[in-house]
Amino acid sequence: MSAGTILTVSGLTKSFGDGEAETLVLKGIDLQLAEGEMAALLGPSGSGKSTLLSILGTLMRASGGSHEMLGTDLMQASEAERTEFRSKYLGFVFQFHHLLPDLSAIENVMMPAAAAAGRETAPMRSKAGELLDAMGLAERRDFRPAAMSGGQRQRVAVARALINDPVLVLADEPTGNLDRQTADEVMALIRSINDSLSSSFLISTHDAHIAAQCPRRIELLDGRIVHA
Ligand SMILES: Nc1ncnc2c1ncn2[C@@H]1O[C@H](COP(=O)(O)OP(=O)(O)OP(=O)(O)O)[C@@H](O)[C@H]1O
Repeated sequence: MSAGTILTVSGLTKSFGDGEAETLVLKGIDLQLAEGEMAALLGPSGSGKSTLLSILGTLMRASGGSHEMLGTDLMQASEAERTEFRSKYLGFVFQFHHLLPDLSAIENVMMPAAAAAGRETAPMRSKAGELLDAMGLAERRDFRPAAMSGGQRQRVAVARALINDPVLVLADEPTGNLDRQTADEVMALIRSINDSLSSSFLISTHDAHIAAQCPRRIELLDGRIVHA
């Protein structure tokens, strides 16, 4: 695992609203992430974690500062370039799994790859199967989300985030909807996947116990990084 820098943001700001209603939510974020790194983004409710993840995920544009990843200036990039960048290099896991209810586990995992290629292929299916195996779900490949537990669904969502070999996976409270034991199991699987792949993970949480399972902890307080 090389320690090359994949992401650099500096002086990053984000405000919502105009004029008197303008609120500055991110107040100048300086941050670098390295290849293969697993970091928790920790902070109280309202500190700006989801806003920062949305910006790093190119789902939202920053108001100011610089945002560069893999040599691409994402502040200057067009919407089309940002969309292409997102599907090539980024993976997402959310608090609620967002799996498609009519698709089986393996079809859900394949979905981002099939959508990008315009069709399903045999290598995609076998890779999706391997990811489900790695997430301890070999026996659940053909189950639909409704037939799985919350922890199993979230593990399918992690496998889905990895199908396109993302350089960076952004996970917004991925265990926020799970009980402590199930959350620990999902975190342990993310840890082991992170050890075996070169993908980096940035995982937001307001739970110090979850953050303690990540080798690096980045703390956000009121729109500023207070520890990185
Ligand atoms: N679209 C928006 N318009 C206006 N204000 C917003 C918008 N999105 C977020 N905010 C404000 O930005 C601040 C940070 O919100 P954000 O969701 O990033 O925090 P968070 O740390 O992820 O919180 P939580 O842990 O509760 O999810 C909050 O005060 C929120 O009200």
